[in-house]
Amino acid sequence: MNETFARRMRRERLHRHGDRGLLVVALDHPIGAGPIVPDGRLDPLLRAAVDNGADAVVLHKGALRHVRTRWFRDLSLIVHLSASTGTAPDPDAKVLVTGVEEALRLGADGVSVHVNAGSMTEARQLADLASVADACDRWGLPLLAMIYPRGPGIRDGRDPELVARAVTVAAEVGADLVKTALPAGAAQIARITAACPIPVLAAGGTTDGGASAVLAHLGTALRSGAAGAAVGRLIFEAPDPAAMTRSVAALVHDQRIPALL
Ligand SMILES: O=C(CO)COP(=O)(O)O
Ligand SMILES: N[C@@H](CC=O)C(=O)O
Repeated sequence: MNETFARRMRRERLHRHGDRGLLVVALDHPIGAGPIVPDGRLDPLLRAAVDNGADAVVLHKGALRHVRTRWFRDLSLIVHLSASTGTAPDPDAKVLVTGVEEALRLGADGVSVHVNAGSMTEARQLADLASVADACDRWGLPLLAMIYPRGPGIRDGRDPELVARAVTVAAEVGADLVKTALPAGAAQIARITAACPIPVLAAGGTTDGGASAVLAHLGTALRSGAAGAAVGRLIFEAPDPAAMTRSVAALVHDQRIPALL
């Protein structure tokens, strides 16, 4: 990849467990979905992440005022720059809620932006992603694009053709990493990851089908070229987030099948 020294150094530093897969614990859900922990305290989740093999965590700016700095001695911080609420007339319409310079002031090791490809406001979200990519170029900061096929005309958000197009957008705009909801089939995932010039992270997604199903999907994705996983609900909805983080880390870092499967 052609990139500046600073950007490469920071991108490599996101990995806290050598060159193996990247495990990102995503905790950017509260703006969209409301509180994700009953007492509003994210510190226990951050402790579970750092003690059990996570490389990085995704948080919104405001959350940083309420968590300890100590977790980030061994955990990279990705500040999420975009949001929408689940109660909006169009929950797919993500908007920027802060910027790259502010994320740097907050100590970010990288930033992320969410784009819903196929939504009513796709054009504006794409422009926002592109302007963030330009700012990341200026500052040498890694950019994780979260890009999903979602919108009124999208019947299946995991349709392999649509997912392949979505991750391509992220690469073309200049993101360093892309995270999406991958299809179920190993061959379909392998085609998507092979054609994408940047590392593709598998999203965890809903746990409605049970934690084992999500873990099995992540295992398939990692064996089919995914460079890591970005996982939220699977971990913070688990009865034991520490044990679940360990299971996902075993898959991501060592491709070990966890006992939970
Ligand atoms: O990266 C993510 C959200 O930004 C993944 O979260 P979920 O695992 O809950 O889908
Ligand atoms: N970026 C995610 C946030 C968590 O679910 C999304 O908007 O889907």
